[in-house]
Amino acid sequence: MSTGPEQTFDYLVPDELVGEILPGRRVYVPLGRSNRRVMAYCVAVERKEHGRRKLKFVLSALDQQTLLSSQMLKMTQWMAEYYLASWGQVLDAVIPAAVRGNAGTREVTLLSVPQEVAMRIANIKLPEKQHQVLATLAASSKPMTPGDLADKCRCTQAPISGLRKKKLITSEVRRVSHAHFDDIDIEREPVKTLNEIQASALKTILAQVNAPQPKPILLHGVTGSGKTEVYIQAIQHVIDQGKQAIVLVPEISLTPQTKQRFASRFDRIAVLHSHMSDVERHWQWKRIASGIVNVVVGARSAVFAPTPQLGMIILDEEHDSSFKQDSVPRYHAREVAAKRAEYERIPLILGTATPSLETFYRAQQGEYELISMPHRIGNRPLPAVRTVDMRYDKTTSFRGAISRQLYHSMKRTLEQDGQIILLLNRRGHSTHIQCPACGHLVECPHCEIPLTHHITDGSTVCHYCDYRSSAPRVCPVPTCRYTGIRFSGIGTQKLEQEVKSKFGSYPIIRMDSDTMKKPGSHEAALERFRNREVKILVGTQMIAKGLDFPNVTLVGVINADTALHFPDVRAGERTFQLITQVAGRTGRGDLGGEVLVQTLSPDHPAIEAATRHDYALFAERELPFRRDFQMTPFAHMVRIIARGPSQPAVELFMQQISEELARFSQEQGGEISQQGPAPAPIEKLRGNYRYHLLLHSFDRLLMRAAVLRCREKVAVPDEVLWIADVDPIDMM
Ligand SMILES: Nc1ncnc2c1ncn2[C@@H]1O[C@H](COP(=O)(O)OP(=O)(O)OP(=O)(O)O)[C@@H](O)[C@H]1O
Ligand SMILES: [Zn+2]
Repeated sequence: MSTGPEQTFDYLVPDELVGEILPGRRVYVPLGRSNRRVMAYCVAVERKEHGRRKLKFVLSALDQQTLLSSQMLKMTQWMAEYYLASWGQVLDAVIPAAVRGNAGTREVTLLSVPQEVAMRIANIKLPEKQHQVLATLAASSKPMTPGDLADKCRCTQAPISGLRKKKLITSEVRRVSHAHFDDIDIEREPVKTLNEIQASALKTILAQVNAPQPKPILLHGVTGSGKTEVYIQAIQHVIDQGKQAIVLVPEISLTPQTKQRFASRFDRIAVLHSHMSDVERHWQWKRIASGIVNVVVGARSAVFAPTPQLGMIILDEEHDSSFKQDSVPRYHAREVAAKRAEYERIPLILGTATPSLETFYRAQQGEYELISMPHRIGNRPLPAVRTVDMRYDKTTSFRGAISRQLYHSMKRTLEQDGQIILLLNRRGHSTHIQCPACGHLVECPHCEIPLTHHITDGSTVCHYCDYRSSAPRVCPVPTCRYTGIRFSGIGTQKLEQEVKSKFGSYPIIRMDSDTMKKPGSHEAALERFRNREVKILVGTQMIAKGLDFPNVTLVGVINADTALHFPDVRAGERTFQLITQVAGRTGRGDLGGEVLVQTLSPDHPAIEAATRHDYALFAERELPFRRDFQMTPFAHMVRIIARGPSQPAVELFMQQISEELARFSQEQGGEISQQGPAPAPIEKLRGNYRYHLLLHSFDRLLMRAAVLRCREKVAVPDEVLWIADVDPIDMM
């Protein structure tokens, strides 16, 4: 059940519903003493002794089609177990609401004449109009609705009802779709001839396609090494075998460029994105389930696409954090894809230039097959990366976000008609508003997070809850009211202004979630950059991935340290990934490319490794640290977060959770270590105080049992909510 009790229940199937109630379909059942009618998923149908237990009957069937194959059912059961969610919640997440609600369909009554009646029509005595109606329907090649039949016979509903009463016409109720969407129509592109490295990668993949129990594959290829072409040719083999492929990409990469690359090579593809209407989503789901679609391209949830004969799953940019869902069930599409691939006995391909340490470690252990593509297409060199030590820049008169070195490189690039990408992972104008007289920092009243100044509408905005107010002109502290309140810290808006003031004659475009709100704006902006109308692209991490523009000869990272000092195990890993990925956007054509990375920590191992494009160096330094501190990928982690409007209540509750966990761990003689409880880095969000606790253990099942024990034993006060996040990514 999607709500209510978590366990599975047994019900009897009434004779008339045998054959209609099947695993993977929904039913209505009576629940509890009051026999409340609730919706439930049928997960198994079996014959077994029920002894003296009195079982209730299923009330009715809800679906005429099966929503989940047996492997998918198995996978959802695994998800529920692994992510500590109820099976019903998982099923609700796996089957889109649009499908459950039959969006875009309606129920119609379809009339037909039973064979036995049709054979003796001439001998049945009937009023003339009824006779005509019966003959018309019997002659029709397919069932008709009452409306269509009345139209055709130019009569009212009366004779039809008469015939139905006499049981000469049978009726059935069916759902039909009234939606239709056009297939994507894109110009074809020819197949590329693979280079030697690509060909060898393809060979390794195909060996897994044909293996009885294929291993997942890590395709570790530097930026611009031609991974996409390898995916495409691997998919072609799968289609040739009459099977389907799923390609998962980060939400932000679901750009027309990605769509285009697959649509120009394959017929019958379905692109699943978040702007789809319910009607379209349902329609696409049915197309996929019917087997007509060869390739499904989509973000995280496309891992649940109901392909009838899945042959391969590809996860591009496997390190991307958008593959983790941050609401129940808190699954990671990479782990779910691995399970689905295991159950369906198909290969999973994880592609990236910067593998997550989880995936890399599994490849090192031989659990995953490793394919390396260490060179770019056409043997183009990776771009030279230089760091700019911003600590020394203070002594010069140069103020603002762009250092002298970066300024000169930009100038030279523009003079040579190259294009530039500038990355700054903070939107807005000023990221801090502080009073220099009394020190007061202007924060969100609900989140205790510094408000960011946005100049377009003169507002200050909380980037967590979207609280807005107008920017203060004086210090808001009543006893202070100092007029020189200071706006500092640089966001993309301020950077855009600075670029305009320095390079005013060159067209620039800014891409962040403020400027990219309207559907289609992403496409439009990238198109203007692609056709070189725009010379400078400024943006947040949304511009760091996947873009393939040969004329980009300079990439500038304005502040490499934005993510470096977060209290997060993956701070270094994220920084390494971001710099490597954005650096990879240049030097993709014959013109070469260079990268300037501005930082206050040029010696930080993650930044140093990124400037050398040296993943191995990064992993070699990071892994021992993770091992010593019992962190992922060596140990399992669960993050517990509690929140509520009363800070003492939340704090006390977390203390109790922590004690229960410690007691349990001791009782079981197992080892679960705890970090915290402590206030979460975001201490207050939308009016709620937040505390968190990080659990580590080598024993996943023990940790799972510990969390279940807390759910059972620790009383949760009113207004406190708590969750357990398995394999957490977000540590804020
Ligand atoms: N065999 C080939 N012959 C010629 N060009 C190719 C070949 N394979 C790929 N390319 C081209 O090389 C460029 C880089 O390839 P692609 O974008 O697939 O790399 P990638 O590894 O996915 O890069 P990133 O990780 O940076 O997104 C593309 O423009 C692509 O069309
Ligand atoms: Zn807020």
